[in-house]
Amino acid sequence: MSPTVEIPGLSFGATQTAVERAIAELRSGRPVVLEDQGQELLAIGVEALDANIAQGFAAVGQGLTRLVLPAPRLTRIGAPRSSAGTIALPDVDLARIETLALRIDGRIDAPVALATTLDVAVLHLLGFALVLPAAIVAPVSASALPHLMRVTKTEIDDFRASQVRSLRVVGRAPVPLEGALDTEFVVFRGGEGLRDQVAIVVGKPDLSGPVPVRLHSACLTGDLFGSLKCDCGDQLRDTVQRMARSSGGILLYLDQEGRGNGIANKMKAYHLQSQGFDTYEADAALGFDLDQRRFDFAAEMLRQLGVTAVEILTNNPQKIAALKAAGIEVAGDRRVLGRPTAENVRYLASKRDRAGHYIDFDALAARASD
Ligand SMILES: Nc1nc2c(ncn2[C@@H]2O[C@H](COP(=O)(O)OP(=O)(O)OP(=O)(O)O)[C@@H](O)[C@H]2O)c(=O)[nH]1
Ligand SMILES: [Zn+2]
Repeated sequence: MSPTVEIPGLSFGATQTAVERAIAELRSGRPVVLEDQGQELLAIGVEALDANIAQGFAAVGQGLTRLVLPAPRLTRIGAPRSSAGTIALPDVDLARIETLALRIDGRIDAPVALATTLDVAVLHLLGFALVLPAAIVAPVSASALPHLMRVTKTEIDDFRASQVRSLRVVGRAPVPLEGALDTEFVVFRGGEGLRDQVAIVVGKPDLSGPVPVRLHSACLTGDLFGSLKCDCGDQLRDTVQRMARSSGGILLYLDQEGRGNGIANKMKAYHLQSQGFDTYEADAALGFDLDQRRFDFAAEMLRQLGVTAVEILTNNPQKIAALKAAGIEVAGDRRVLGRPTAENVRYLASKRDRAGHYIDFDALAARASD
């Protein structure tokens, strides 16, 4: 191999590129190798496993292949845990993996050990890749499988920490909206998973005082198709129109479909909801915590737009706390009422009861009869 030459302008951070490529590999259903202090771990998302790959893991793992599951999934299948755990899987038995990782009536049938820090890093990578957080891992010897994408635990940790810093504006233009003619879309690249995040600046808000702001997580079903299962579409359009009618404001449209789980996992959760689970029980059965989202990069978007203080429009106390923690002054908070439907009332009640959202059903009922 020729020696590595650092060329100014072309020597990109190895951290960023390795992690981004590892994410792409996992999304494509291929395994990656994680490294930490001389240890190497071959890893793949459970959903990508087929008989061929299982055979490969059995050969390489030599009896040491394991399944890594997050705490909510372990709890669901009968082994209550507060952190991720791992189960020995020497035979890489596909039917057993399906039962433990995917089946809703799965039950634990073997001891659960504490996941290693490298195991946890695998779950973080799967989270970035928006695939189900369940992994098959096997120790590999140094320099085995040289054709696979390799990434270190430090690179993954740095990637998680650097997401806020990498944010920049990549495009902006006026987009007149129904009920809000003077509106500009400002697209940022970066933040969560390096996806595109959009700030919708309605009117000309006065940036010298608290600016009306909403952080709105994407909801394809509700925002675009008017799904009756949630209140997102109403909240979105009502907020923009309220801002347009008053002194303007900024809505951040965040690429965080399914509370950060991705649309595929949200549909898996909806499938479980159709069988009687509530919104949080369904996510937990799949292995997700209450909420995957982070909002620190949203604070950075606001800063780059010149906002230092906000009046936030939300029912979600975590959004308020996250903005404050990220150094934005929250001068006030106002509620955003959607419309109650027979299909979303349980969802709204769960958000109030399980996640402490400020949802006033009397106000909603009054609104419904407007
Ligand atoms: N995982 C999961 N996500 C859902 C479900 N229903 C809606 N979502 C997602 O939940 C998120 C709702 O985001 P927001 O509208 O910002 O709502 P919020 O966190 O309730 O906060 P406020 O609306 O500001 O009070 C969106 O990303 C939706 O896609 C569900 O049943 N499961
Ligand atoms: Zn929704």
